[in-house]
Amino acid sequence: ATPMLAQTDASLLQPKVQEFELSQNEKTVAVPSSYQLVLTEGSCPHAAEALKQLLPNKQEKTEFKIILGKKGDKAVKKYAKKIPSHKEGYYIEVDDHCIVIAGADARGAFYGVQTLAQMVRQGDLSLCTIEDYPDIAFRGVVEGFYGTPWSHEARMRQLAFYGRNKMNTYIYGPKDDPYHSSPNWRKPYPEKEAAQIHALIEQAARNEVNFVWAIHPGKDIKWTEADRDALIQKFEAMYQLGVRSFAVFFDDISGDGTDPVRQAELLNYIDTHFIQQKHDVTPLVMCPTEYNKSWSDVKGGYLTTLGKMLNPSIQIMWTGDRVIACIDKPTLDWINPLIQRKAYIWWNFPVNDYVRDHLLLGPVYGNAKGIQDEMSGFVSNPMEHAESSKISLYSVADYTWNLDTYDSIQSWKHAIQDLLPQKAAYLETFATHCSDLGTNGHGFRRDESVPLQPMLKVLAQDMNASEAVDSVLRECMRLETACDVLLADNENPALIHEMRPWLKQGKLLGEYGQCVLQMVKALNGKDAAFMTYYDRARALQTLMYELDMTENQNPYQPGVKVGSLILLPTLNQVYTQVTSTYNAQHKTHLETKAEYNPYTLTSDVPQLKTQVVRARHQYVNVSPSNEVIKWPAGAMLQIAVDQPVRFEALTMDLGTPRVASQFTLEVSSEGQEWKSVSLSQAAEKTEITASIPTDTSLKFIRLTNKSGQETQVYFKKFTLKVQK
Ligand SMILES: CCCCCN1[C@H](CO)[C@@H](O)[C@@H](O)[C@@H]1CC(=O)NC
Repeated sequence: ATPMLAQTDASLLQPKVQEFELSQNEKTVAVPSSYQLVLTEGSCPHAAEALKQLLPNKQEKTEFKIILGKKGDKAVKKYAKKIPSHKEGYYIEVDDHCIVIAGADARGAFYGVQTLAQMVRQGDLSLCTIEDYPDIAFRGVVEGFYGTPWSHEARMRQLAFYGRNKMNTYIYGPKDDPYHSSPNWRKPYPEKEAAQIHALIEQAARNEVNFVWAIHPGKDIKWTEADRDALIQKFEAMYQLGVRSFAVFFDDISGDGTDPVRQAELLNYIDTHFIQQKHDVTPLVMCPTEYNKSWSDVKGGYLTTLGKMLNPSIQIMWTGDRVIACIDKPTLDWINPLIQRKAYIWWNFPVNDYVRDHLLLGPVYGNAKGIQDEMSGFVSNPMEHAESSKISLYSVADYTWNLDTYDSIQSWKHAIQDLLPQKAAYLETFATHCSDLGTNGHGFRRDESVPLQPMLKVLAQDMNASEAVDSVLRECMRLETACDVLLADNENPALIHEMRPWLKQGKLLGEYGQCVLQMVKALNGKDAAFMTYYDRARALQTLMYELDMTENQNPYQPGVKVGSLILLPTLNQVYTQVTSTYNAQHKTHLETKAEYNPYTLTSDVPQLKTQVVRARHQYVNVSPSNEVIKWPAGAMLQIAVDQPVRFEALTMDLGTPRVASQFTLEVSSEGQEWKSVSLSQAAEKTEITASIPTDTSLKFIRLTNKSGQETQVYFKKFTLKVQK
């Protein structure tokens, strides 16, 4: 095992080749208060600027020297052989009167300064040498989510964060920016937006980040010279703004835009007549329509057509075996031969635009080691919550720099330490219980409350196990405390602003857990004590439900979920058990149901079977999906309700005109006799409505594809209105 740096937690640095020649007595040197800077003028401007920000006191006549440069500079000639040959690599040498930072190129020198900055943040510098370089060529973030695009300020902070963490790629592609996608991809940005993009490009350069501007023309592109030239003109306009990296996305579209031959011809034209014409532009990146294995039809030839036709330098993005999936060797062994190049991974995590009631703050895990040579890039699609995404992004930076030494828990702790240094312990407690996605159409889940899982399991089996009761009680106190401290924190206001609804929910959950466990401890004690905890537990259930019904009410997955994988379900189970036990002992009829959702969805449409149905006041909603739904012939979607209700109306939107006739809507009061209800859909409209007779109360309603064949529709809205 490589000797670790005495002062510096080497795993924090993720260096590749750790040749720390620690001197026998593990000597260290104090961070120089002033130093003489030796560099070749103008050679590595961003590295020099970063060094100046890190150690401002440059003076001529001082004994300590810092030598900064890149391969070929006279300043680092003496160290040329030690500099890694990999692009963006660097060599660092620290001895007691000199620090050398020598990059394979200017960006490598900049990264060397970032590593020095991490060492400085750790305190005294250990005498050492480091040779280091990135595993993957393009590393970073694709702002590609549905939802509110990041603000200008958030992006400026992101780019500085990428610089510090050696991420060299930021792909600008917010789905809901009308100038990135339809209808205005052909139009130049208005003055204000153009100025902001220019500012971002300058910030990216300072942080050695490629600002990749992506265009998403596929929804309405025509395969004409006019549209081809319109796209080139838009790229030219962006080039004038300073963009030197470009991407074309063809994801999440249907219709003519999906033709691979046309896509390839257009991309090769752009490559030949634009990208190759400029000598300072990185290789073109494209996102295919078939961007994951589960959506691919290999025999249909889409991927192989791109693989065969696309100029070799064009990068092809890939999300893995599914839309949301971790990346492993089988994934890459499948796709790379088809596209005849190394996939450029678009990793759909921590994006949460399909589970917007969940904040994804847990560790980044599940991607394989040893596959660095099978990928040309790896960019993360984050949450619309920019600051909260930094926990995952910090770890994506660790992983993509050095796959084989990556440790997901270690990295997650460092990420939290980096994001909120003063309150890291509290943020860690909160994030521990705020990581799973809940059930979702993609079936992607994350672990949650891991350190507490053993005790939660014991408690679920025996609510009187005193050790489990006490340790879960302590954790609930820690959760409540952490949420209070974070809610009042002003170290990173933007982060707290994003997390506020979830912090409030986490506080309620912590308090609820304490009440439930106090009910267990009070079971054989004074009834008054038990009843007080019972009353408060019930009150907290209501407060949690109301917070879930009132905050973060987006049209997709409204609400605020915390601890939804096992902490809350276990506490609810204990609540039910302890209340039932109390009822049996005291012949009382206290309410034993903890979380009450009277509605149940069942469906034999594969992509709908895990959709969530929830009541919000007078409406019952099935969460929509962004995907194209393949609805088999005869398949149905059914909503059932515990107690009979009078439904007044159904409003649906399957994103498709003239489709109502393919479906029947039926209602039943007990599930045997079914009455059909007529569906109406105006011409050329996608919305479908039905008015439901309220003469009888109902317990079932179902929608069936009766067309006799599979139909492809969207699933944008399914809302039942209940009579007051
Ligand atoms: C319509 C299919 C779902 C969208 C798939 N993913 C993300 C997850 O929701 C979403 O952010 C969207 O931008 C992205 C599309 C995508 O994965 N492209 C390679």
